[in-house]
Amino acid sequence: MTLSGDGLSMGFDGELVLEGVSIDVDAGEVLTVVGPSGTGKTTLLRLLAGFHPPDAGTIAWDGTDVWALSESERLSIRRGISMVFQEPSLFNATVARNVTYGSRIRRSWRDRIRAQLDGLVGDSSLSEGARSALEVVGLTGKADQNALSLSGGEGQRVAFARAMAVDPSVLLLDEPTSNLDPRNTAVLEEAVLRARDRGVGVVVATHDMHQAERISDRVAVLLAGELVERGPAAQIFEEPEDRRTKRFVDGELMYDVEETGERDESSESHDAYSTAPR
Ligand SMILES: Nc1ncnc2c1ncn2[C@@H]1O[C@H](COP(=O)(O)OP(=O)(O)OP(=O)(O)O)[C@@H](O)[C@H]1O
Repeated sequence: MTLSGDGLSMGFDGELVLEGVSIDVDAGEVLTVVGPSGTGKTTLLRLLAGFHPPDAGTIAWDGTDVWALSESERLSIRRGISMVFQEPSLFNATVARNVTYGSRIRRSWRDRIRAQLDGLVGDSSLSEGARSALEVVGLTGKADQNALSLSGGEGQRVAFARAMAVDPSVLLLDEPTSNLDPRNTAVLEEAVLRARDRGVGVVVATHDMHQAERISDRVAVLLAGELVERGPAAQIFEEPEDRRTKRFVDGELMYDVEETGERDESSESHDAYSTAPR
């Protein structure tokens, strides 16, 4: 399985947000898309998820252009892709129901009726996939608790479990740990690595280079809607080819930047950068 975007451009209200971005993720790897806030990471993930077509470029699943397919063919591809948003958007229901939600709506009517009947005779509605997803994020003990009563970090862990419970081939995570404490962050990062080890292709959008360094197999650096460099984690962190990558790795580029013509160490004007913390 390979999910790829080739030459992706996207704009809103006449403003170009992504320009000519090419990216791909394979089964069993973690690709992080790193870049400052507002640089187009969410937009890129939404295109990869197939929510809407790009203005230019193609999204392909194993080489097949998904927007050239019929709606039902595209839907069957989208079933293999799970996305976790920056805000977990949980329902006013138990953790168990939240985690099984995705699998329930993907089931056939016959299976849904059978599950309802199982529920009537007291069988737990937590499927094997949902149970194992909750176990991965360490929340099995909270299955019967209302999801809205959880802490922010636990809520993100439930959202992750819900995305994993449908057994996706690709998992897209948008800033999964922003605003989380170190313990919740560590649980989610471990869960990402376990998903990868189970053969899932994981794309993580993050502005946190330390996180990228901990979990990435490969890294794509997105600055001002342009993919300035991509490569194995060791290259990006130790021997970046692009000067902008080095500055971002070094924590100097915290905001979105507009800059041109790089790979040149001689023009060291810093005026174009914002170096203030977020
Ligand atoms: N539906 C939309 N309509 C109008 N503008 C949009 C839309 N979606 C994104 N944008 C704009 O595109 C730019 C990039 O946004 P995007 O959310 O992709 O960035 P990001 O890198 O994910 O940032 P953050 O990490 O802060 O979420 C922003 O200027 C945003 O306002």
